[in-house]
Parts: sequence; structure tokens; C-alpha cells
Amino acid sequence: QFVSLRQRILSAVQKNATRGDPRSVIRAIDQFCSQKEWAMNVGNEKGCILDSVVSEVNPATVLELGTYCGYSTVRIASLLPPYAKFITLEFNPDFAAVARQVIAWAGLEDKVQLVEGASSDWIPKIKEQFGIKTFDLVFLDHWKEHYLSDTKLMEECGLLRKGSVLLADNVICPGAPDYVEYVRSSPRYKSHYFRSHLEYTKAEENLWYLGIIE
Ligand SMILES: CCCNc1ncnc2c1ncn2[C@@H]1O[C@H](/C=C/CNC(=O)c2cc(-c3ccc(F)cc3)cc(O)c2O)[C@H](C)[C@H]1O
Ligand SMILES: [Mg+2]
Repeated sequence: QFVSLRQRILSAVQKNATRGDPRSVIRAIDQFCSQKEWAMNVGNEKGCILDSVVSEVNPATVLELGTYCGYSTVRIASLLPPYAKFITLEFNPDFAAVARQVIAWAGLEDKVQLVEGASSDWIPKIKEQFGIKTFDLVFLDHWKEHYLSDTKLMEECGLLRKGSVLLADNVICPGAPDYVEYVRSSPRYKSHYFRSHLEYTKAEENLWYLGIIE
């Protein structure tokens, strides 16, 4: 019978990764996606950039928009200090179900809260529901046409402060031009991009790093 790509990714993790070992989970997904089937995980090249930003920011509060199969969720959660609060939003129940199992296989279910629902519904409720004032780090990797609206929504909800870091995947491919235009022309943001490649390919890509300066 038909087995979805997300199920095949989960099976590859359960077959090849060691329970409780986040790095082996990441390796298993990267091997599957580079040798068997491409999937839109952030991948190892951009993943290393993500790791360095997480380590440098050393965030007490993190928000991820778009969990997908949990690849970047595992990368981020494995680097967080014990007191950190990490929320990842995923509105597709099938992806949420796979991501929960990938996160659990890595032994990180206590480090991250996977919330099933749309960012636009949940961002306004985060303060009261999770007792979070502002986010030290936000990783944007959901539908690209929602990067801008969700960033504005986070601003309006007072979830961003001076020093908050927004890290956005795919600003080149598939691209988020309105988002790039907005943050580049806004005096509130100091932006910087990390040159990289689209996951598992040689195509040019950037991770877009934004520091909020006021
Ligand atoms: C209310 C809606 C918004 N709120 C939302 N709230 C919660 N969850 C949301 C919201 N919007 C979406 N999601 C979830 O996030 C995930 C979606 C992720 C989307 N990612 C891409 O499209 C992409 C494409 C390529 C790519 C590159 C080259 C190619 F040739 C092909 C593909 C590469 C990449 O690295 C990519 O990340 C997940 C599937 C989806 O259910
Ligand atoms: Mg992406």
C-alpha cells in the first residue's frame, strides 16, 4: 500500500538512528534525503549554520514556525539549555504526528512543545498559554508567503524585543521577497544572510539572519 514520504522518513529514523541520540536522528534523515528521496528539511549545510546561531544566541525562549518532520526541531532542541522553553507550530496533523515520533526517538520530547495549529491562530495566544514574554530566537520555515504576515503579527503581539533574533530559511528558494523587502527597509532590523545551498543540492540559497535593534 502507499507509504507517504513522511512515513518513509520516520521509518528511516526508527531503523537507522539510536533512541535518545539526536545526532543519529539528524544523520539518518540526511542520509535518507541525500541517498533516497529529497525532502524539504533544512539539511546539514544550513543545519550547521542554524546550530551556530542557536549556540551563539543560547536562547531561553525559541519559536519555530513549521515543524514539518521535526528535523530542525531536533537540531535546535538538542542545543538548548535545560531551562529553555521551545515551542514549534505545525498545522498539518499528519506532519505533527510524524514530528512527535521523530522528536521522541531523539529523546527530546521534554525539551520542546509541539503545538498543532496555525501560526496566525496561535501567535496571539502564546503569552497567556505558555507564560512567555518575548522570544530570544524565532526560526521561520513554514509557508513562505506567511513569513511577513507572521513577523508583523509577532511584532503586534509584543513577542519580539531588542535583541530578538529571527532566522528565516528559504529566502532565495522558494523565496520570500516581500519579507526580505520589509525587513531590509525597516530601521528596526539589522539583517545579515549566510550564504549556503538548498538542502541536498548545489543550488544557491541563504539563511536570512535578522537581529532586532530597537
Ligand atoms: C496559516 C498558514 C501559515 N501558518 C502555518 N502554521 C503552522 N504550520 C504551518 C503554517 N504554514 C505551513 N505550515 C507547515 O510548515 C511546513 C511547511 C513548510 C514549507 N516549506 C517549503 O515550502 C520549502 C520548500 C523548499 C523547496 C525548495 C526548492 C524546490 F524545488 C521545492 C521546495 C525548501 C524548503 O526548505 C522549504 O522549507 C509544513 C509542511 C506545513 O504544514
Ligand atoms: Mg525550509
